[in-house]
Amino acid sequence: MIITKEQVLQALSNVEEPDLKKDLVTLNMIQDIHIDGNRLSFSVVLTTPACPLKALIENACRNAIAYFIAKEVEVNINMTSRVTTQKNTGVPGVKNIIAVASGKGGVGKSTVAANLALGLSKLGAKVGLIDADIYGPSVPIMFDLEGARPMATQENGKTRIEPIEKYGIKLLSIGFFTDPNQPVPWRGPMVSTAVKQLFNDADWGDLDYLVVDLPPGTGDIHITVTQTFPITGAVIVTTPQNVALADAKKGIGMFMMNAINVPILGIVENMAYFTPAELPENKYHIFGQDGGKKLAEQLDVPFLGEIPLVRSISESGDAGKPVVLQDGNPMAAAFIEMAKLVAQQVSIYNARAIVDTNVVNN
Ligand SMILES: Nc1ncnc2c1ncn2[C@@H]1O[C@H](COP(=O)(O)OP(=O)(O)OP(=O)(O)O)[C@@H](O)[C@H]1O
Repeated sequence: MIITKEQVLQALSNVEEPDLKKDLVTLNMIQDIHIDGNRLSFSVVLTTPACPLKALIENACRNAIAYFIAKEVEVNINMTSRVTTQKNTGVPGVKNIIAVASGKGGVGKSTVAANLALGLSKLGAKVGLIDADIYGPSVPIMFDLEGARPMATQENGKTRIEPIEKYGIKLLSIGFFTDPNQPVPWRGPMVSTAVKQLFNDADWGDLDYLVVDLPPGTGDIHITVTQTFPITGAVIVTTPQNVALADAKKGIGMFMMNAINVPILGIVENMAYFTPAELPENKYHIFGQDGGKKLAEQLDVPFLGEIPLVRSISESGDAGKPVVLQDGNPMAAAFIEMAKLVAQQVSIYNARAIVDTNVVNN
């Protein structure tokens, strides 16, 4: 049997990327085609290593080769990825900035940000995390880095801060630069300068995703960050109570304002229900049910999943090793699923932006 490269491309042009709504060949996702007799190998370059549709796309490719060429072809597919970006993030080497925000305090925003960053990294992405929560920086505790001080060097009169590396990601927290026992009253301009430095003066290297844990509410830091750096999108964390939902709505409203205009990647419903470790089938909706999901429907933004209230999440955070790092813990799986959905939304936004540019260019 003689197979040609053209036949392979023709066959694979029948496989659509379900999120990006175009075929894999048009999207330039098929590469390194090698043919040796009836043995065929090629790479599928996805837009993120955290692609939730990886298995589905691989299967569709196999079926297309069997259907359009022949069942006998021995297919070897290398599923790989190159994370997309749509705009200059203003931070050299950083492809996408993901802001994690909440309207109300204490809803688990920092927990979500840390597990999201580590989840994306576990899935194969290069990740950084900025803890810009001046009122209660959590990274030093959640990553067992209390008292850590990042290295800073002077280069041509400019300060270069070296992010701290832990569990495979790069980290900077406003908490690394303050004394936890001496609360500093932050003033507006001071805050803006300090937060900008975490982005600009740090040596982030090449990152697929830089996750930013913002303070709760809508304040100076939100304005500074969103107006200084082109944020790819925001993840909004809420709990199901009405008070939290009302504040989440305000937070979303702020990102959607014309002057700010940051896309909403979706809503995460944290502490969605309580589940005791010994009775995992039992779900107690102590704060109400489906509040986050309904808010997402109402505002027409993606719903990124629910995370239950379980002890292992708070225990692992307090112990300095977020739960997503615990293989076999069902909560690790829940955060991995959330990370995949966030990465999926980033890819969708990036693809849309490319389409928009094409329209402008034409
Ligand atoms: N799903 C959960 N199950 C159990 N405990 C949780 C869960 N989510 C967060 N927590 C715990 O709740 C507390 C508050 O969480 P976290 O610090 O992430 O909230 P936050 O919204 O970032 O707060 P802040 O407003 O101070 O920034 C922490 O002790 C955390 O471990």
